[in-house]
Amino acid sequence: MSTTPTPNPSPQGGGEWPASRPTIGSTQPTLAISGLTTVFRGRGGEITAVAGLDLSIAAGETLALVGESGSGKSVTSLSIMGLLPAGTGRIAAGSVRLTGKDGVVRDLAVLEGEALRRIRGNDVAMVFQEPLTSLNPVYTLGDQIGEPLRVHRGADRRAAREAAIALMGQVGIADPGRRAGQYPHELSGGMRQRATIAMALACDPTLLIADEPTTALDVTIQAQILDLLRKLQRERGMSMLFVTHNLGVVAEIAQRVAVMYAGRVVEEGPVEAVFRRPRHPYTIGLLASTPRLGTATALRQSGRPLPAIAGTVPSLRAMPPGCAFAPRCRHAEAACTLAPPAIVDTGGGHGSRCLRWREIAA
Ligand SMILES: Nc1ncnc2c1ncn2[C@@H]1O[C@H](COP(=O)(O)OP(=O)(O)OP(=O)(O)O)[C@@H](O)[C@H]1O
Repeated sequence: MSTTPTPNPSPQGGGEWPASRPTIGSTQPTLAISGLTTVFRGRGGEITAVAGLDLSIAAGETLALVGESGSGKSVTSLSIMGLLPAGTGRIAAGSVRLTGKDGVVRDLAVLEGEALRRIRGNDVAMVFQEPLTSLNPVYTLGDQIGEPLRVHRGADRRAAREAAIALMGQVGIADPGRRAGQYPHELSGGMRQRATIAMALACDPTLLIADEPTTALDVTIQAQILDLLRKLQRERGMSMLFVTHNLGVVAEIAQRVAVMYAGRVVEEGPVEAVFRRPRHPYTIGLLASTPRLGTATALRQSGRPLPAIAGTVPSLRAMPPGCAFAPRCRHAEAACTLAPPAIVDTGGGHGSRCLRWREIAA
């Protein structure tokens, strides 16, 4: 089944965003985020870490969320999962609509407590940068990987352990029967990340969120984990939100990419279109010193972060009144400093939050 977005009916662009993105075989996105606004309470009052975010991921599609450190990628993931730090972080507005395995659409932004726990680890699961975030040092891998099956499906201990061993085999852990009796510290970093992937997939989620899942690993292991995630995503037809700061990884894993800057998506579209014809000066800056798509593997293997752009990301406490990127943008003009621009359809399922996208494209 192909889920690649079909070209937008108005290839010249200029229309409202989100542009309609018909997909083949499915009319309902797995994830539809609308107007998500996440705030944190601090000593100086509230800061808005994610500001009115709209994103959607079709069934079987991988969307990469990319941006500099502090742009709001992880806060977006944690907002979807309902894992914001209690007491300080909260979703102030918007909806996070997830289509579950049962076909029912639920707004995770308003679910709490037991209702949210029934979805988390079952319909949506997450793999973190550091595997030890999700692995408990005092339980065996077999027990932990089988745990979601006991919680969500009522599997007994024996059945959960057998399923865990099968899952460990599927994620490429050799000798899974023996490994299932081992503890996290007995495995290498790469094997531990495979174990967390097995645990995340135990209940066959419709959406997997992978937040920098290869960043903490060394180069050859990174490539293996990326290959594994791509393979599992295709085999299972699940949707994936892949958070990364590495453009080379985007080219390898995702069909679409959303570029975040200061809590907002500034550009979104099919990976190839965004990389070949970027429509936002921030994306152009990110791509400027990045090897061409064909050498994406070289970039990933170099482990290089996003290339530097002159200037700094604005503080969330002192956001400029207009476009957040305007102070760093050589294309900025007076209009850019008045109000935050809306994201507009630039054609072909591609959107940009830049008033001057037509001139930049030309
Ligand atoms: N617990 C928290 N309390 C207060 N502010 C927070 C908290 N967590 C994140 N933030 C703020 O939210 C903003 C977005 O952070 P986030 O971690 O989502 O960025 P990121 O794009 O994932 O960066 P990185 O690539 O470094 O992980 C940052 O300014 C950060 O300081």
